[in-house]
Amino acid sequence: MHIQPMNQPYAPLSAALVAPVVTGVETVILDLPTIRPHKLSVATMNGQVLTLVRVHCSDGVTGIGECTTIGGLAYGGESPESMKTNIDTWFAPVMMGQDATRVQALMARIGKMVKDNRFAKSAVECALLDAQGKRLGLPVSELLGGRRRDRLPVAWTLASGDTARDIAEAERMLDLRRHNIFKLKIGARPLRDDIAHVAAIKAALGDRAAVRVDVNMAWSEGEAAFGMAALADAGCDLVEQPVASAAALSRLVRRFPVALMADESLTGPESAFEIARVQGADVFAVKLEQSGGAFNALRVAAIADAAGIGLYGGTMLEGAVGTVISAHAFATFANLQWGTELFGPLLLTEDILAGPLDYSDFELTVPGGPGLGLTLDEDRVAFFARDGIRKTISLPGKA
Ligand SMILES: O=C(O)C[C@H]1C=CC(=O)O1
Ligand SMILES: [Mn+2]
Repeated sequence: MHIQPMNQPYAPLSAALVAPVVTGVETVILDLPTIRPHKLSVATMNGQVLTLVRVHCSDGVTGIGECTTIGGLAYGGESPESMKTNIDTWFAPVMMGQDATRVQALMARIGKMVKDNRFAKSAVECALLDAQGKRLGLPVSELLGGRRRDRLPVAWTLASGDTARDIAEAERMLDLRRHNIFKLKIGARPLRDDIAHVAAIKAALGDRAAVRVDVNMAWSEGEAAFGMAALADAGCDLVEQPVASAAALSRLVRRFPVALMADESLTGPESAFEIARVQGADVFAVKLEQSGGAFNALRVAAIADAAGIGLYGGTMLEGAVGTVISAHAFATFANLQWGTELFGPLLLTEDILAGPLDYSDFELTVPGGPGLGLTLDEDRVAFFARDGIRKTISLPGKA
């Protein structure tokens, strides 16, 4: 039995045995312009809003995370402002004082108190993983089971709304050797106009590039049947979420010589299991935010692998932080047959990192440093913060 001497405080446990705890959770909203209007069937984006999360820990380590939406509330149930409010008001109290090294346990604790809010959860989990990686000196990909690849193919989305401009943009990307896979956003215009648009772009690019489309659920099932046949004829190799319902997807799959990918229907392991159960898609667009975080994204990937469904690394048009946690997760996937679309930071006119990401030879390099392997440029974060110093001074943009 341990007897404490009289009049002496209890001896503290050795520092190594005391787990660091969460001491603070900070959020900030950043407003960043896009290089051009980005036109989807659900919204036209002229800028992107990043909700940045910092988790401070008692060992002096701070982790960063990020969540974004597309077109405010146009894509789903969370907005940048709701994510900030919910993290500040409901996540932070649940996290304070908790062991920061037990990321999955802490996320389970949050899950008991916070239903839904997958995007916000993914940002908080990212910050915890970044902190834990920094603490252990390991890249996040190693915490997620181990990296299988250092470089990821990256598609680019052509979404200016204008065929000639999209062709010119694709040619420039090919010349730069930045992208040779192009995803076209369609569904806003009459179906035949969209098909003509895709066919013209594929004809211009030929075998130099893969051309895919994302309809963002805009078509009826009948339109999708007509559209998929015509897109296959035009040389398109992948059709993403042409219709809203998973049941309709499962009726369309394998009827046409073009692969069908689920995106909006995929909201984490449960929906992944359901789609896999009915073999309702050829490919899953795995997104960390849609999945509710990196661990859930790995579960979605495991379900796809078990069901023989192909994998694609999707994006919610995140900035650098959200893009890089996704890159760490996708780097661990056993299969990534369709590459990724982790181009989000390239759609923004501004960087918020101290050093740029490496996009070269049609691929993105997954950073190799501890945690996410990123350092924020705090001056730029302060500048672009919604209530930040941008209102009073001007800062040169990136070249
Ligand atoms: O896939 C989506 O629906 C959203 C996103 C991904 C790329 C892009 O341009 O928009
Ligand atoms: Mn999509």
